[in-house]
Amino acid sequence: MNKSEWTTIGLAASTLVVTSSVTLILPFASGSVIDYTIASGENGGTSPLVLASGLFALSSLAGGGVYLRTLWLAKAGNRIVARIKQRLYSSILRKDSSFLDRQTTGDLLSRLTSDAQLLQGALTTQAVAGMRATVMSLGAFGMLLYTSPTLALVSCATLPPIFILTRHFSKQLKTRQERVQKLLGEATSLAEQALSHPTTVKQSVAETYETVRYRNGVAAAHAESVDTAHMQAQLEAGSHISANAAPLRHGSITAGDLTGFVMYSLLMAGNLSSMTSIYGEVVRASAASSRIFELMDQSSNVVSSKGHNDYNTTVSSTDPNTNNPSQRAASIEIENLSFRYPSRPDVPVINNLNLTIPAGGVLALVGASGSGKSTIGSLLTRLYDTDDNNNRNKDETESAIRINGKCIRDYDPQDLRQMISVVSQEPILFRGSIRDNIRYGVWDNASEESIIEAARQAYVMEFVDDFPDGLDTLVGQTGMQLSGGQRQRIAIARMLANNKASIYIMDEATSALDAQSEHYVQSALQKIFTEHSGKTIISIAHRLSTIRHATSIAVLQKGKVVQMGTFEELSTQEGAFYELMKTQLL
Ligand SMILES: Nc1ncnc2c1ncn2[C@@H]1O[C@H](COP(=O)(O)OP(=O)(O)OP(=O)(O)O)[C@@H](O)[C@H]1O
Repeated sequence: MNKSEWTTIGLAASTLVVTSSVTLILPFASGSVIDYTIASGENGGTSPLVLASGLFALSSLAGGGVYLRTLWLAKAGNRIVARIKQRLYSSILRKDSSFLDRQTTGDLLSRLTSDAQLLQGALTTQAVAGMRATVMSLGAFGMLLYTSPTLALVSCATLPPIFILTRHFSKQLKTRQERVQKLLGEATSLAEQALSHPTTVKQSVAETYETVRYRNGVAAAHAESVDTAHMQAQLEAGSHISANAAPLRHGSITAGDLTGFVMYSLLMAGNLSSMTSIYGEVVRASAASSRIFELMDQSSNVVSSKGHNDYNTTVSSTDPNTNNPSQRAASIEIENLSFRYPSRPDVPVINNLNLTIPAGGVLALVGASGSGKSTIGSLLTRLYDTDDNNNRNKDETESAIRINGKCIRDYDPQDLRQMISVVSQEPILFRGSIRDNIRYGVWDNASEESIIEAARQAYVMEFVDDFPDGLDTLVGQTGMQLSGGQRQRIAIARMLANNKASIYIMDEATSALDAQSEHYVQSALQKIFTEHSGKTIISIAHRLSTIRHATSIAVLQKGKVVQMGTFEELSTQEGAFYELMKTQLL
């Protein structure tokens, strides 16, 4: 990931030649000044005036070097981290739903922000400091050898304790830092949850409860962080004491050399001790990077039979079924389908289900809450593959979902999802204009006319015309707040704008819409049912008015189709549909 930055990093490293040389000359120059003074300028040393002028010129050069090194390393480090963040974000978005079900948004966000931040610190500030400290320690040691080889070798005795200390602490430091990051993720998760639903928090008068929960989460993370800092402080203090023991030794050398020697010893000690501190930071960053790369390296389970997974697929495909899907109405066959969510492997959600929808058919899927209606939509779009479930019973027969006679596993996941347009139960609007939300996912092939036409058919224009900015009105968290019915109509328009789709799945809102919205949503749905003959429609229906317009109705009970027929047939027979009508639909 940092290959393209090697030149910049190399250039930054090269500046150390200048900056470190200047710093390393200082003690030598001081020694010369002392010898010059003791000898009253007769036998040795260099005139302080000459030295001062020379050093000033060199310091200016070194200043330039410091400037360039800091700048170049910061640029390279920031670019690397930006790349890591972008890759991580992309890989999170492409993860399987079964994987994402097990993650908290806060933890994922924390990896994307605070973990990445730690890594950024290591790759920028710490990288500069580390390079400098290494060169300076080596340089100072070289100068020590030059000044007094015997004393220099005695000074080396300080190194083993530093290495032992570092080894002792680094592993524990990494484990603890991983814990800190995990706890921070949990705290972020709590905050994310409450901040995403401020209205519910307020109406439940849960501000104090949420504050205390968050405070406890943060306190736990901070307590662990202080423990980590304590450990790092012990490491730094230990190495500082060891390193500074060097100047205590002395031998028979001139006063000037002794001063130089002591200064080089201090220089080496200071740099060795700062290397330990940098090392501590790098260990903390390495804990953060483990969390980042662990997430990035996890591969996706939803793999198409073409052999590449979700992450690598491109939108284009040579498959005639997927290249021009809208030209064909799609038939759907579901055979012996059984499914349990990977997060709840003991609970069968779909139970040996069979269902056939002819191309262009309109099927209303009805059933009690939790009977598995929405799950069918998730399986059709391959958010989950049935094999995700390791606890499948041996006696369960091979299941298949086929679209146009072809198993959905043989479609590329992205091609498949483009063939199926979904309106979910709780439509989500993203930050942006209403227009952006209608063409979400079909940016390349949605013309202005098709957007307006979709908005018109979904009765979006009825309320948008009252907004001063029309379709350009901003919505989402900070934009115009829309009603449930208005959001639903935008979601329906989004579905209609996708001209590649040959299947529509509409998960009807269970929550009550106001009378006007209800009227418009129903009118839009009716129009879709009757006018969109090119599409196969699955309507997960909760309202009688929607069900009436379907060509057939499937009644689901505990993940099984228990009744199937037209509205006329089912409403006159005793059975599950009749019961459902009595208890829920009417
Ligand atoms: N991501 C998930 N992980 C684990 N279990 C889930 C998941 N989504 C749904 N379930 C469970 O699967 C069962 C069927 O849920 P599903 O959403 O398909 O029902 P539904 O018929 O659409 O209900 P409703 O009419 O209330 O929307 C429920 O018991 C639900 O708790």
